[in-house]
Amino acid sequence: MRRTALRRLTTTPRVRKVAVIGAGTLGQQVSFQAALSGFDVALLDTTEKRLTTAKQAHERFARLFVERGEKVRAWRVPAESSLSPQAALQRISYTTDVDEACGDSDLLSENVPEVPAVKTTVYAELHAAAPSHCIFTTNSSTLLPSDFAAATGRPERFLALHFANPIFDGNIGEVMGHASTDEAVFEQVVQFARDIHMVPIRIEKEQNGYICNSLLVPWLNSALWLVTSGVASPHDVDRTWMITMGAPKGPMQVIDVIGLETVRNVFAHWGEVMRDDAAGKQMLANAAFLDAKLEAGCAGIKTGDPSSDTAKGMYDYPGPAFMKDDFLG
Ligand SMILES: NC(=O)c1ccc[n+]([C@@H]2O[C@H](COP(=O)([O-])OP(=O)(O)OC[C@H]3O[C@@H](n4cnc5c(N)ncnc54)[C@H](O)[C@@H]3O)[C@@H](O)[C@H]2O)c1
Repeated sequence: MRRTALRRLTTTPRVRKVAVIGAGTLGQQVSFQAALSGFDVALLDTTEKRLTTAKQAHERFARLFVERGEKVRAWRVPAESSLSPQAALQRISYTTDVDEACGDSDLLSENVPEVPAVKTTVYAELHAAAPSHCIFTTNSSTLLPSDFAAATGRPERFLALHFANPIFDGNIGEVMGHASTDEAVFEQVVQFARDIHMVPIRIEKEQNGYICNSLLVPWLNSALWLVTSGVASPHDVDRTWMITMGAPKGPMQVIDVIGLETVRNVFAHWGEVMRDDAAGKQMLANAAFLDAKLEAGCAGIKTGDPSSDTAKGMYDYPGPAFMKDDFLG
């Protein structure tokens, strides 16, 4: 077994070109971080508008790097590796063409919505376009690689590399395979995580939500349920958590950072799966609440910057209540 894995490792090309599939909240960050770390990156989405938004996000990340790079975990690296945000911007290409994005890629990071049917369809397209050696990774928050292994057409080269948001500060890379993932491919993705300045976290057996979201999702579900069931206001839920735990953020702020649509997708899917359990019922109620918020134009802070964003979410931006001096009393 070990010998097979090593033999395969020697026939696996080094990762040079990375394709990032989906240019939303996470795809924007993963593509920038990979380019900053020296990889050539192609970013794929379905419309030019989405790609333009992603390009603007990349330019903002490059400015942030200059303004506060020293304080950001994934950017605070030894001087000799001198990361250049301007060089990173040059290394990213933007496309709506799946062949152009994947044709010469060695590794791809899938960042499309947390909806199983969407991911399944995307994998078939990607498999047709990508070379056979290309490693497929998913950044799914809560779904299992084994659920999509067949759809990728290359189960042994498919696994999860999951990031936290924002990946620059919360720089972990949770690496999780499924029963047929090649051991050498797993190790190659652990190394890739290191190469893009993430701290690799090995998930030893398949788990919906890895470590990070196994903790985060029930917390968000309980917190939002207090709001949707009328127990307390979003501000008071956050204040209670922040004051009692000494935490920098409350759960409603975290929902705005993740984006309401992604949180809604997680609750809608797992609410259906767990509909007979108390937690599942809460998830379905929370998903319906978030649907109404989304319909009212509250998507959360897509820029990741609460001081400059003009969005609405669980809070109104700019100048959200939690940034005011009297928020914690
Ligand atoms: N938001 C977070 O905090 C977070 C954190 C970690 C992981 N994730 C996971 O990352 C994935 C993406 O989440 P997100 O929050 O970035 O979502 P998002 O809605 O912000 O972005 C998804 C993007 O995928 C694009 N897309 C849809 N179909 C596509 C296709 N066929 N080809 C190319 N692009 C396509 C959409 O146009 C959109 O731009 C999900 O699986 C989510 O669970 C999210």
